[in-house]
Amino acid sequence: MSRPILLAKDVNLAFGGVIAADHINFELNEGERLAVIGQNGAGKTTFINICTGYLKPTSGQIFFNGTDITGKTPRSIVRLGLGRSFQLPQLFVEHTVQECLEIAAAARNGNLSILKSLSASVDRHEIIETMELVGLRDKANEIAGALPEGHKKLLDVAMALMLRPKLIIMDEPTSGVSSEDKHDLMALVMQALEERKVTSWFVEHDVDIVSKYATRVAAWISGKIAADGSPDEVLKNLQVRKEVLGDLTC
Ligand SMILES: Nc1ncnc2c1ncn2[C@@H]1O[C@H](COP(=O)(O)OP(=O)(O)OP(=O)(O)O)[C@@H](O)[C@H]1O
Repeated sequence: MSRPILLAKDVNLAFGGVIAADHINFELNEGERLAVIGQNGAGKTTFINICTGYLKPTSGQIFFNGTDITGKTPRSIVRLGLGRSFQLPQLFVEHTVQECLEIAAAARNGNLSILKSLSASVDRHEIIETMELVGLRDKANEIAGALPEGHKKLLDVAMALMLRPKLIIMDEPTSGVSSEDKHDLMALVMQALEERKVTSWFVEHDVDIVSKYATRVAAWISGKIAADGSPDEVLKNLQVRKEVLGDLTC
């Protein structure tokens, strides 16, 4: 039986006169793969920032796994098991793929110290297994900053996985990746998340990706959730077709 892993209760946030989160009530259940769609500026990233502690809502509450996380720091929210990957991957660009994962593992274990050798303080099996999971095993010794965009995205997700999250929120995991490579990237990411039993939520503009990989879709319009349901239902919704997907025939 699924239960809410994330719950938002009447969440609001304005930047001056811009209402970026407008009375958002939202529930995400364990095991769901949610795609969030919406035009630029609709408030998708703002809501992610609120849920992950990067922004504090003006009012309202966020619960993760039953714990009120409203206003908690990003670091403490990650420690509770809510991971995140970014539109622009946040990597240790001068380090190798393997070292990036070692740093993430050491940070999780509280072992990040200049006095300790990184590779000595982390579980080597876990690092190798995670690189294999996202298809980066043969890139272990490559410098993160020099990887192609798709591999950077995979590494960002792999680093989030090292923190052993229960939920991972991915802000545009396929942005900057060619349309030919997007499907391979999402297939790898989704398979990895499934294997680790991680609930997921991703922001995506490509309708084919949304239809193929999401079990549920939420459409954001002007800081509000305008439609929420199965991919088929939401992608056929007239307001979504007109205002989110730019379908001029509606
Ligand atoms: N730090 C900020 N200061 C002022 N205004 C902001 C800030 N962050 C976001 N906004 C505004 O809030 C609104 C929602 O922005 P947000 O980035 O959440 O949209 P989005 O749906 O994620 O867009 P995109 O698809 O372009 O990333 C926009 O009008 C944006 O300009």
